Amino acid sequence: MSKVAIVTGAAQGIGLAIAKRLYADGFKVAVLDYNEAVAQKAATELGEDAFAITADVSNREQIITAFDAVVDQFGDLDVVVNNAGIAPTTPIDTITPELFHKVYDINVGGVLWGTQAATAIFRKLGHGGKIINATSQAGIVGNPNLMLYSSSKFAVRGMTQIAARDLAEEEITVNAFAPGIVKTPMMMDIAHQVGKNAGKDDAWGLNTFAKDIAMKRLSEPEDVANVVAFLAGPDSNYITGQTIIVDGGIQFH
Ligand SMILES: NC(=O)C1=CN([C@@H]2O[C@H](COP(=O)(O)OP(=O)(O)OC[C@H]3O[C@@H](n4cnc5c(N)ncnc54)[C@H](O)[C@@H]3O)[C@@H](O)[C@H]2O)C=CC1
Ligand SMILES: CC(=O)C(C)=O
Repeated sequence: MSKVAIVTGAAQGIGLAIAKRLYADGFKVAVLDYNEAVAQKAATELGEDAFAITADVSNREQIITAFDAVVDQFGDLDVVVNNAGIAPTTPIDTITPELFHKVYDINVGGVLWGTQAATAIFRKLGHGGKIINATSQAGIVGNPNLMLYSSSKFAVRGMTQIAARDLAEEEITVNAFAPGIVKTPMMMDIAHQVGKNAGKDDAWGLNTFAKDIAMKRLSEPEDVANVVAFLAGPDSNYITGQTIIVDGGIQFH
């Protein structure tokens, strides 16, 4: 029988690449996003064993309802990829309480509620499962201009370790992936903002991050999806609490 995966933030970028890869690997896939129209388009492109579900990962009730709807639709749940996130550029003196709460509610709250909802369902279904969280190379070493984002991704790494310890005896593994500089709308927006803040262009902004990549190329979303496919599949069954860095050689830990 096909396994079932939920991928959050799957309407575009890395999440879409993950959804496509898991679908190709034989999963039934729920494309969860708060952008309803784009999520719907993505699910339709995937095929008949995919469906779009609209929810904001920072809203606990919406996530519980959405995950339950996936089980109603597909009859099971095996893998949850907590991928959705936002990355505003935040020089320290520009940070407001509103922005602080927004970034932490989505990037940290989204992982927390996704972990909680997944765990409750795995228990109800009477089996284990895999929870896979999106952190970043910016969650390994602090990145300039990204106070809120980078620190929130440190938190995701911590939460991954804690949940792994707390859930191991229930055969639930919890791991994370840490991409580098990936060609997605998020990264292009950061490049634009960083360039603009310095009075330079987008290419300059991108290069402030890309110059440190040992492999000398930007990441495709599929580079990340390959690693998530490993974490979602049986070959990673004896791994938990780990963050796999997939950044072409930026951080060495
Ligand atoms: N692009 C990059 O270079 C890197 C990205 N990452 C992480 O990978 C993940 C995906 O990033 P990208 O694909 O680049 O971003 P993106 O901005 O291109 O796509 C993010 C998707 O998440 C959705 N989303 C955002 N907030 C949401 C919410 N509250 N509820 C539901 N859906 C929401 C958006 O609608 C969008 O479809 C993020 O967690 C990001 O922090 C990590 C390292 C590098
Ligand atoms: C967006 C991101 O995660 C970076 C720059 O590492």
